[in-house]
Amino acid sequence: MLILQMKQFVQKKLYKWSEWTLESKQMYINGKWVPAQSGNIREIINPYNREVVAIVPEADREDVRYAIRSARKAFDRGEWPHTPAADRGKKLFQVAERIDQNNEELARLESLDTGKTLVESRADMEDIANVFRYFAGLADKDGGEAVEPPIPDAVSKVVREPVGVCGMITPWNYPLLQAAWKLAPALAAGCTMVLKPSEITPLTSLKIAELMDEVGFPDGVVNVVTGPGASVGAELSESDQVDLISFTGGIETGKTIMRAAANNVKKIALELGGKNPNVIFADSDFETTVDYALNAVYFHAGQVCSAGARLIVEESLHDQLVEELVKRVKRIKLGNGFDASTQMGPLISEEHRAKVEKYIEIGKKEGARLLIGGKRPEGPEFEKGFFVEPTIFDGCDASMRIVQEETFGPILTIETFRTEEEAVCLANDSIYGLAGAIWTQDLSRAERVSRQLRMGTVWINDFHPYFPQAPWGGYKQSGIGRELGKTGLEEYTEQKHIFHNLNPQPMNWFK
Ligand SMILES: NC(=O)c1ccc[n+]([C@@H]2O[C@H](COP(=O)([O-])OP(=O)(O)OC[C@H]3O[C@@H](n4cnc5c(N)ncnc54)[C@H](O)[C@@H]3O)[C@@H](O)[C@H]2O)c1
Ligand SMILES: C[N+](C)(C)CC=O
Repeated sequence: MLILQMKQFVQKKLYKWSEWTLESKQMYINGKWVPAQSGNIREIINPYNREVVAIVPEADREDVRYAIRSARKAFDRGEWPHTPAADRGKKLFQVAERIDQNNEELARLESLDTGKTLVESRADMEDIANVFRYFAGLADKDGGEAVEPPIPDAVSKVVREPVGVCGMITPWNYPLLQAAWKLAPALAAGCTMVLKPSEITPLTSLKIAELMDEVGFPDGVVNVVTGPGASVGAELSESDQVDLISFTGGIETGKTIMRAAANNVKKIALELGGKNPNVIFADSDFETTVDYALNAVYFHAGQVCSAGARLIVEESLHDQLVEELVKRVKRIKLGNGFDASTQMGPLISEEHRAKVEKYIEIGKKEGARLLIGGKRPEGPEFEKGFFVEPTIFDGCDASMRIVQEETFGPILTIETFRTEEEAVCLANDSIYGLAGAIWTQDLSRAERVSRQLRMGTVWINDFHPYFPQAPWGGYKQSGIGRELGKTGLEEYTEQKHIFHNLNPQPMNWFK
């Protein structure tokens, strides 16, 4: 990505997309819109056609330190942590309203930034508003808990308090949604924060800062700093002024952040990758299963942490299922996310496409049978975008890298099983444990297998649903902690036990 020097960084109109005019934004620190102190900027491009859609500040460690100091001051000396929880909830309801009112603009920004279809982005914005509403409602529901002390004349209670200054680092595939999963509970809990969106998709994070600014949070409570992981993200993870780091992204970055966080024993929440099994028994409803198997893996061009990239099918159903999948994959329409007929957009970047293509080569070398796809689509419409065709590899086994590693692209691998036990073994044979699905009409088998799968979410006869009321997160190397649900709020709190002696008397221990 091109980084330009521009000492006098000013807001300027840059780009028109279907009569949609974008203005480039500065970043949001201590309640003000500011450029990077260095004056550095970055061009943000549309992965469909490589056009520059915005210019944003390219922050460095100095800018983050300023943001952290602002968040620290707002936490240590500001009113937000002590604002009644019900009032914090009201503010979050107002943010949800603003998101609803700006749904279309936010969705368009997200699609411009990521290449995902507008339909997907609109759905994301609805989800995001609901996340704010959920945590708004939850903000004042935990008034603490009375504990029965084993000591006479005393009362004992356990209360929750905000954890402090939170560093939030988010990925490019669901830029605003992943930010919302952190911002909403952290605000509900009374924390202050510095959000660092992915450097290649910062637009909706900047837009939500604008909406929050309109709603009016005290200066320094919410800060959004745009810049690269190696400096801005690293500073957040290393800083001894940050109490918690909440990260969503790749496993290797997660390990780096974990090591950096050890510096001051900060709390960490990690939402990492997945290589998610989609287990299909022969008694499943064929039509629904095929339909969902495609959506599971090719939604957002496979750039989903919970993508159903490992199809594990009962041997007796294999041929029929594979034939139907190939037939339908041929019909998937690739293109511009802004076209209503587009079903799959481009990958996020040249670099990421190269990674996905490398995996296709690895799959071929490993001896997997390439049934369809495996290359770039042809035609003038696809010349500039980072497209790869939806791809299916059959004849796969657990020893292959394309089965074990997260390709984060439109690649489906197919393995077969004969027994329920074998299906469970294959599904669990992964360093990851984020999510997975089982398809069967045998209800007792569905219940049994769902309990044997070592992953944070198991879908039975479905794929992909997630919503604010249920926790989200991974077993094994898919992460630490949970977002959403009640646990998603608790992550941003510390528990405190307060013991009150109602009848203090001399103890005379050292008399
Ligand atoms: N579990 C989940 O809920 C979930 C959700 C979405 C995405 N993901 C995962 O995210 C990954 C894709 O996203 P990505 O490519 O943006 O991931 P990534 O790890 O490359 O980057 C994620 C974020 O970390 C920052 N970063 C990079 N290096 C850093 C460093 N040294 N210190 C601090 N921050 C640093 C990046 O700038 C970015 O903001 C996939 O593995 C996907 O599975 C997981
Ligand atoms: C968590 N989720 C499914 C919204 C996005 C994963 O990439």
